[in-house]
Amino acid sequence: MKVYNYTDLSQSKIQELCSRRIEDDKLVEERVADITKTVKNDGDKALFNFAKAFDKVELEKLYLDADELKQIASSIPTDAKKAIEIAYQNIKTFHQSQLKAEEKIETMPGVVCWRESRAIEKVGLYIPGGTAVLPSTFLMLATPAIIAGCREIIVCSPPQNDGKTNCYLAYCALLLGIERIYLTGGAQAIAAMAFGTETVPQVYKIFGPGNRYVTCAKTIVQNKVAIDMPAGPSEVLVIADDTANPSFVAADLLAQAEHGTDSQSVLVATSKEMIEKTILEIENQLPILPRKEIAAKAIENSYAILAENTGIAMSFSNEYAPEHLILATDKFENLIPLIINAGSVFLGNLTPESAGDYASGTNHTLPTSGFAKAYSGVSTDAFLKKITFQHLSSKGLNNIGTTVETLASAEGLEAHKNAITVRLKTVEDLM
Ligand SMILES: NC(=O)c1ccc[n+]([C@@H]2O[C@H](COP(=O)([O-])OP(=O)(O)OC[C@H]3O[C@@H](n4cnc5c(N)ncnc54)[C@H](O)[C@@H]3O)[C@@H](O)[C@H]2O)c1
Ligand SMILES: N[C@H](CO)Cc1c[nH]c[nH+]1
Ligand SMILES: [Zn+2]
Repeated sequence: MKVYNYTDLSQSKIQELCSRRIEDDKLVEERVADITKTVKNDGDKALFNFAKAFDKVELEKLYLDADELKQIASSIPTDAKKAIEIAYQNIKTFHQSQLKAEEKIETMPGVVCWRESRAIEKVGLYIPGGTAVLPSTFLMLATPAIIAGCREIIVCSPPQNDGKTNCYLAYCALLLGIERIYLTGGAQAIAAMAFGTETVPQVYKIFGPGNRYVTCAKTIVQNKVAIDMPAGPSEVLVIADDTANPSFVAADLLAQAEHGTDSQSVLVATSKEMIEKTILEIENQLPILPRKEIAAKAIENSYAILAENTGIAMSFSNEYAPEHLILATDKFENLIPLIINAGSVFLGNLTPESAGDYASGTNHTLPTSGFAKAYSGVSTDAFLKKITFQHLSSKGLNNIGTTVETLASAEGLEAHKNAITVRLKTVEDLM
């Protein structure tokens, strides 16, 4: 892990440290463009071929139905079943609390405006399953989709070696009442949901995280479907002061590093000692991790910054706009108002990011690559559209009429003006 002193960093070096570009990004873009085009043209045939090429499995069919899911789910260990149920309840409670009816507002006497929510009818959920199958993502995406009332929920996840999925994902399907999982992953799954194939239905909005192929595909198909956000390789930025525990900080950095070699784990600390102790702790904890090679590579690509104080640390963090921000300090309260860009924030020394990844209730599908500057993470709202309504009474028409007529004339749009004028005449005749 490279270490920088913030005071030595030029503006261009800060930009470079905040950039998530990787050398072969162009190559990934070209490959993904090719995959999406092939799926658009060849449909199911392409999905079978890509499963063979990338997932090393010859599929007989492209989905698991309710009976097959039930059978696979039956082997789930009791403790895992219980943990999934508790996580599901917390996620449900938090996402249900986001449903709020809005007030009707009278902007002028007789002019009433309001918004109503309607669920997006057809949504596609992508559940990662390349280096690790993520049932937690299934809960994070399907729970708000169900709460919002989405009518058709399509779920895609890469097939595993046996041409199926694992018992955890299958159990989530049972719990959530999802009756089918499509066995397709990567860019091809995103293209399938965007264009539709003989087997995979086309949807209106695609949700879910994934590796660079998945994320790139989501950005490519955006002219055809809506997407939640670019939610690519995981990242965390930890701000640590002298109240932080280096062992906890190291554990949090490694947690995101084990997702993939292209994950980023950034430490911004207010003392040299904290950085040194954390690096030592990383060296201690790394060897016992089953995914140590992956985590080691991600840590190697990450860095630590020595900042004069937490205020400066926070300004770097706002520029970096991390997916996850951990404030490893007892004095987090004063820092909260300074946070401008972050996907999800973890406060204090006893709040590990893993809690949010799995079970506290917040959503773990979050913007990466600096997109936290403009996007929010997945929420119940993301599965809803807000439709505006308005009603004008005769009093309302009289009150607003001249304003609209004048503005329409100013824009040279006389037909717009006339839509008011013809009505005003009727209202005046009645009065
Ligand atoms: N931002 C978030 O909210 C969030 C949440 C959870 C996970 N994640 C990230 O999701 C990612 C999951 O990645 P994963 O790889 O384990 O699973 P994945 O399901 O995203 O990708 C697996 C698929 O990638 C495709 N693929 C792999 N190598 C390829 C290649 N060389 N060419 C073309 N396609 C290829 C294959 O089709 C494979 O099925 C991780 O990077 C993790 O950090 C992000
Ligand atoms: N940290 C991931 C989001 O970047 C979510 C996750 C799922 N499982 C474990 N972690
Ligand atoms: Zn994680």
